[in-house]
Formats: sequence, C-alpha cells, structure tokens
Amino acid sequence: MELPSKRPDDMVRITTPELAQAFIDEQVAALREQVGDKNVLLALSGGVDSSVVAALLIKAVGRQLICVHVNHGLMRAGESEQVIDVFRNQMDANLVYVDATDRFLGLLEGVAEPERKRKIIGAEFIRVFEEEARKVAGDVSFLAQGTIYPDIVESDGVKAHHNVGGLPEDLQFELVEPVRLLYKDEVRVVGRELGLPESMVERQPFPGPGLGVRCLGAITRDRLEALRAADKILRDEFDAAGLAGKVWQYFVVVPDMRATGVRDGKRAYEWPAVVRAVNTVDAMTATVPELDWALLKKITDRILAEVPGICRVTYDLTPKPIGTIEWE
Ligand SMILES: Nc1ncnc2c1ncn2[C@@H]1O[C@H](COP(=O)(O)OP(=O)(O)OP(=O)(O)O)[C@@H](O)[C@H]1O
Repeated sequence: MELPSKRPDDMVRITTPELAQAFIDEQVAALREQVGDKNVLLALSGGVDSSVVAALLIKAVGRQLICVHVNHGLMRAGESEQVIDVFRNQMDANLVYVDATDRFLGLLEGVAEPERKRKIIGAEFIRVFEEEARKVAGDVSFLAQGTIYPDIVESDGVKAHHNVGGLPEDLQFELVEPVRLLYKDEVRVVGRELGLPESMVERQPFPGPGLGVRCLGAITRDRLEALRAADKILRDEFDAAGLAGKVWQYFVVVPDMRATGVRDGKRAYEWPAVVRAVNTVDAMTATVPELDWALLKKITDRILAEVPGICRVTYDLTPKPIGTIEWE
C-alpha cells in the first residue's frame, strides 16, 4: 500500500477545505488498510509535518498510534505543553511525553562549539527515541514519519530523506508516510481541516536543535530561560501586531557575553537580547523587514522590564547573505 515516491503529474494541488477533506478520507482508508490492527510509532515534535501525520493516524487507527514527544529542554515557551494539550487532552492520543531536559542540558554543559552542540543534540535525540522505541518494539510494526515531497525531491527520490533516521538495524519498522507527496502549503491546509490549532498549522520553521543554537556558545540554564522568556514576548507582540504568518521567521538570540546597564540605580552587568526577523522565499536568501518603530520599542520595553538578566535589546539588520538566518 506504499504511496509512489513520485508525485503524479495530474495530482491536484490541495488548496481548499474540500480537497483537504478528500485527501483525508482517502488517506484514512489507506492507513487503515496498511496498518490493520497493528501499532504505529511516531516521533511527534509538534511541528506541522509530524502533527498532521499524528492527526491523520489518530483518525484512522486511534490509540494504535503511539506518539513520542521528546522535550529536550530547548523547546520554545509553551510548545511541549501544547503538544500534550492538543494530542493527549483534545485528541485522546496515546502520547508518551519524555522530559529529557536534564539529559540534554547535562551533555551540553560547557560545550561552546556550534557544530558539537548540534551533534550532541541530534545524537541524544536518537538515543532517547530509541529507548522509547525499544520499550514498545514488541508491540509495534510501523514507524510513521512526516516526510513531505520536498524531502524526497531533495534526496533525489533515492531514499526518503528524513527524519528520525538513525534507528539501529534491529529496530527496523515498516514506514508509514501519509504526507510524502504533499508540499508544505498542502500539509498546512490538511492540518487545518483536521482541526489542528492555527498556531500549530502556521508554526514557523524551528531548527531541530531548537533554542540550543540561539543560546549562543555554552548553554547555561539561566541564560536559556532568559532567551525563552524574551522569545515568547517577541512572538506574542508579533502576533498582536498581526505579523504572524506575514514575517517568515522571527526569534530572539542571546549571546554569551554581557553588557553594562543600570537597573534601579545599580550597575547591571547582564546579557543582550538580539531580535532577528527575516523574510525569505526559499531560505537561500533573506531580507530584514522594516518593522514599525513603535513595535520594536514595545518589544524592547517589555523584554527589559520582564526578563531577568537582559539589560539591552538590539535588532539584527543583517540580510542573508552575508548573515545566515540563525546565528549558529
Ligand atoms: N522534540 C521532538 N520530539 C519528538 N520528535 C521530534 C522532536 N523533534 C523532531 N522530531 C522528529 O524528527 C522529525 C524531523 O524534525 P525536524 O526538526 O527536521 O522537523 P520537520 O522536518 O520540519 O518536521 P516537523 O514539522 O514535524 O517538525 C520530526 O518530524 C519528528 O518526527
């Protein structure tokens, strides 16, 4: 029951609720046929791809789907909570929530080099997921993945690039990839039709290593918390200003350096927060939007007043090239 790995030329682009519903009906039937009464495992990030796959499978086979969400301690404010709320509370999913914060932050302690940080986070993610997969391996036959069409095209159709990858030989499951022929915009239309919240459907791209590459250099818990709080303020203010979905990506970076300030008449020696916002079509080049001054001032005032440890706010004006979108 595998889908082909090439999108048929006559496949209609899913742009309307009706087309999304037709796709959902077709996939639910196909998933039921493929999976039967067996169990399916899915690594659920809360990003749009894996969330749509989860929602489709829940519709098709309910609690035969086992979702594993790993909180590596580097999620944005409220994200893991939203995964629990949407999938466990609202959709009654079989959700395994793993709080692995201490494991990840322990391994990252004192590690400043960006590539090493990325490797540690990636490898530990596989390890945590593998542990959970082993616990249920006897009962599970399938591994669901949020592979989408660009993943396949980018990897030349040879092998579905993605996703969780890296599971050891003895843990090979049959793959279930219901959105593998869809483009990202179609996945969003389907997600909306499946009743996923708008904030999940329109979630901005978020790097796998999460806030780990925005808390520059060696991560410390206090600086990570400051980053998470400042990032939340930025996102809330962009939402309130109607910019969510209009500006492609926006986030805060907190470097591992300090700057001088004065707080309540006393010298403060605290971190700066860098606001980064970019527009792009393909992420190969990016421009910096000319944000409204009043909005920048409001974000600045709120971060300075509400986030302990931050005494300075800057706006990064660097386009790509030369600056990359992320700082590390
Ligand atoms: N914190 C996490 N918990 C569980 N699974 C995760 C987590 N982060 C990533 N994954 C898994 O790894 C896959 C690839 O993650 P990546 O960050 O590259 O996102 P993606 O390809 O945009 O997909 P998504 O939109 O689902 O996040 C995800 O689809 C998900 O299956």
